[in-house]
Amino acid sequence: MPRWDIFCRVIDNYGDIAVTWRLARQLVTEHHVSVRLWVDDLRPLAALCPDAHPQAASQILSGVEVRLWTADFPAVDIADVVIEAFACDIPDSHMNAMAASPIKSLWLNLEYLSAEDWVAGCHNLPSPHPRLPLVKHFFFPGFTAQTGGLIKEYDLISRRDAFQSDPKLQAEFWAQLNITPVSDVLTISLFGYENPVLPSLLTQWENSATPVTVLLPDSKITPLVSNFFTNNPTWQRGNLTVHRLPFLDQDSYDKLLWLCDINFVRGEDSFVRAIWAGKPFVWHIYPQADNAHHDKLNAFLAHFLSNVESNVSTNFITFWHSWNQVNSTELNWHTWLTTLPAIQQQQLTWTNQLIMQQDLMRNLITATN
Ligand SMILES: Cc1cn([C@H]2C[C@H](O)[C@@H](COP(=O)(O)OP(=O)(O)O[C@H]3O[C@@H](C)[C@H](O)[C@@H](O)[C@H]3O)O2)c(=O)[nH]c1=O
Repeated sequence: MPRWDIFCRVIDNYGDIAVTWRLARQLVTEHHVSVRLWVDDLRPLAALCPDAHPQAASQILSGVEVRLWTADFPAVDIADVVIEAFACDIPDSHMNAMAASPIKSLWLNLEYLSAEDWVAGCHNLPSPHPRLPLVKHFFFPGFTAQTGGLIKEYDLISRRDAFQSDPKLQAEFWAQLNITPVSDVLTISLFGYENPVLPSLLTQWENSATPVTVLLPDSKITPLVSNFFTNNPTWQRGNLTVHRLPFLDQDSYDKLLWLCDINFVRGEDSFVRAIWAGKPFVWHIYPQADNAHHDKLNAFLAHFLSNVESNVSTNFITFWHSWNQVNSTELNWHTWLTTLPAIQQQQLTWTNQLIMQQDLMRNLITATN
C-alpha cells in the first residue's frame, strides 16, 4: 500500500490543520493509502475532531496515523509521497534521509488557495533543492482545470443534496444543536475574524423587515456579538435572534452550512465548504500584511461574478469589500439582499461547473503517477 506523509505546522486558527486533516481523511477513505499526518499542535485538530487527543504523540483517527511533530524529529521510514503543507519546511534530518533513501519520494508543497491568474502558471513548477538530489513541486489549489482544484469528497454533493431535501435530517440537526427552528426567518451562520463593521450589520439585522436567526459557532467574532447584547442575556434584539453554538466538529459544520440560507465564512477551508454548500455566502478573507489579500479577494470576485450583470455585481462587491474593510463604504445589508436572486442563479451554474472539475485529491494522485 503506498505511504503518504503530510506535514502541517499550525500558524494560527484552524485552516492549516483543517485542510490537511480533510485531505488525509479523504486519501484514506477514497484512495486507500496509508497516511501519516505530522502536526506541530494538536489542539486545533481536537476542536475539528473531538476524538483527537490534544497531546498524544501518536494516535489513529479515521484511519489516519496522526503524529505530534516535535523538534526532535524521529528517524522514520520514507514515504512514497511527501506533502509539505503551506511551505512548512519539513525537518532537515528527514530531508537528508529522503535524499539518501532508495525510495524516490514525490515531494509536493501544497500551497494556499487563490483565484489569481498567476496560480495556473506556477502550479506543478519544480523547485530543485540547492544541495540535495531532491526536487519539490509546487501544488496550487484553485478554481480552474489548470490548477490543483479544490478539496471535495466524492460523496459530498450527494450527502448535501440528501440533507437539503430531507426535512427529517434537518430536524435531527436542529435537535443536535438544541434549537427549536422557527419558520419564515432568514437563517444565517456567522463565522469570521474580529470585524469592526459587525455592530452595523447586527443593527441592520435587528431592524430588518424579515426576522433573522443567526447561528454562531464559537469564533473570534463571538466577543463582538456578545458586546452587542450587553444587558440582554437572551441575545435577542428587535428582529434579530442569535444562538450561540459550541465550535462544531468538521462534519457538523458542513451540515450547518447546508442548513442556513446564508453563510458568513472565513479563511480557506470554510470558504470552500460554503461554495460546496451551494448557498449564498460572504467571505471574510484572511487579512495579510500590506493588504496582499485584497488582490486575492478581487480575483475571486472577478471569477465568481464573471457572468453577472454589472449593477448586481457592483452591489455584491461593495458589500464584500465593506465586510473586509477594503473600502469605507457603510455596509448595506438591504442592497446586498437584492442581489441574491441573480447571485443564486450564478452560484448554481458556477458551482455545477466546479463540481465537474477533478478534485484536489484526484489531481494530487494524478501528479504522483
Ligand atoms: C466555525 C467552525 C469551523 N469549523 C471548521 C471549518 C474549517 O475546516 C475550519 C476553519 O478553517 P478556515 O475556514 O480555513 O479558517 P481559519 O481562519 O480558521 O484558518 C486559516 O485560514 C488560512 C487561510 C490561514 O492561512 C490559516 O493560518 C488560518 O488562519 O474550521 C468547524 O469544524 N466547526 C466550526 O464550528
